[in-house]
Amino acid sequence: MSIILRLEIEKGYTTFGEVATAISDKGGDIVAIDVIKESSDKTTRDITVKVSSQEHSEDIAERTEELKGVKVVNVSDRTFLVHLGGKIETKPKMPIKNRDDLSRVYTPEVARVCKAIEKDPSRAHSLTIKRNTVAVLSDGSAVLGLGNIGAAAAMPVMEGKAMLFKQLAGIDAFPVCLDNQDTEDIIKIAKAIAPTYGGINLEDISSPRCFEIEDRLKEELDIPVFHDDQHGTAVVMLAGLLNALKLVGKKEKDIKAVVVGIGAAGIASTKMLLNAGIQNIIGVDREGALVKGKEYDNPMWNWYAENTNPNEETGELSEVIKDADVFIGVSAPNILSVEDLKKMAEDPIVFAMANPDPEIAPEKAWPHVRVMATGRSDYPNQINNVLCFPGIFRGALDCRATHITENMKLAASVAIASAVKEDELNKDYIIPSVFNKQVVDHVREAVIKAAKADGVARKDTKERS
Ligand SMILES: NC(=O)C1=CN([C@@H]2O[C@H](COP(=O)(O)OP(=O)(O)OC[C@H]3O[C@@H](n4cnc5c(N)ncnc54)[C@H](O)[C@@H]3O)[C@@H](O)[C@H]2O)C=CC1
Ligand SMILES: CC(=O)C(=O)O
Ligand SMILES: [Mg+2]
Repeated sequence: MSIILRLEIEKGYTTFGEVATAISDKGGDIVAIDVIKESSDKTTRDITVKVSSQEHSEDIAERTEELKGVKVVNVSDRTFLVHLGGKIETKPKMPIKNRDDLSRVYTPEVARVCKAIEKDPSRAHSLTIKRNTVAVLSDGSAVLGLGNIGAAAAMPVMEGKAMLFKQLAGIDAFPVCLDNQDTEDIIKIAKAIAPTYGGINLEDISSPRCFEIEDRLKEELDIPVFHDDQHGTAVVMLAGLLNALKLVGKKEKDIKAVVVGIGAAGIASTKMLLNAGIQNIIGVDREGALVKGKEYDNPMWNWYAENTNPNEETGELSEVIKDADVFIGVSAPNILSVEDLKKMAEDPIVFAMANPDPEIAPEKAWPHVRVMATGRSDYPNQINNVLCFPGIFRGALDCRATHITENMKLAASVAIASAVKEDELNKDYIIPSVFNKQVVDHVREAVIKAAKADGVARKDTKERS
């Protein structure tokens, strides 16, 4: 994290050089210095410093204030600063300059448009924001890896997703955080708000409720409903894995993969791995490996146990990780140890995707693995659903798809993977960057093609924009 220290320094006591030395002696990394105010006896400066934690920041502020003539006016956390007042806004597409404009965008003229939609509801797509608008709907029950933190606390993540929809794919997305975690209520509310939107991106709803909510909404609505934590994650994970396997020269059918965290992301990822031809997959949750013959409370786990773990391996992660070629983590921080990595097969591939803190820190894993990826923005190989949801919805909205099918997801995976060219592929570049502008276009195009082939496209949009 980085902080901004606003310091008032009385001239004649301490030099700026001494302040900088004090900060770096405490392990702070100065990345910017701004002069805010200068007078004959005082200078006020904002010093941006990279720190490792809240405590580290307090330690640096304390040390700085010990210097003679130095006053810490304020310590601001840059992350909190970008959240002040929220991160998104709505903006009219045209100004309302006079009464004539007013009577057309609003009453009385707007009534004619309302009646046109009443007569032909499909005109909502052309006469309202619907065709370019997605609800980012959450109940705050499984926010990143933070758990059930509720609707209000989920907002910063959902606003972030909305920003990414807009910046990467031009889609107007709105956070819709519900103070209600009842499955039937969520389904009812989502159906009730659906007329406003061209699609619904379900986000951070815990399993197993997320499966029923998504399945029912898919069945009962005619706009695409996509649970990002399941499918967005699975699509990007598979894209990364296809490239990583190419790099280490292993074939899907020959490998052993261990998936940890058999929730929303883990189950969807496993389904995609199975579809990609990976046969030996072992799912591990808090109680160890899921295995046939055991009766689980979670119905999805019964499905999981039936369809995976062909060799019926049992035990903890530290046991079943033996000889695994691939580790996929969508569970909790720091559950994978260096000892576990040492038991894996040659050229291990580790995708530690729990957010914000991965199953193992890259610094610990790097010496023992061939390919290391996390969900984070600050390390190489970011396997994060942000590579999928903007492009998949761009494609689905543009061809006015009724659903997002398995083929559309697979097409998105292949499109993401192929954004890394053969001669670029290396251990630190198995997945394109979020800022690679080609990704959204390629995913859009592939998704429209697959939607047409699957008969779910309602509009004959050109595949290439
Ligand atoms: N990189 C990415 O794009 C994404 C990462 N994630 C991350 O994956 C994690 C799970 O997300 P969801 O599937 O949405 O949550 P979820 O709540 O549906 O599933 C989490 C599962 O992990 C299991 N788990 C928790 N602690 C565990 C442990 N110590 N050992 C084994 N299993 C454990 C839980 O029992 C649960 O079954 C979160 O950290 C989330 O941030 C999720 C979606 C996308
Ligand atoms: C990236 C994301 O959606 C998550 O960690 O929940
Ligand atoms: Mg999520």
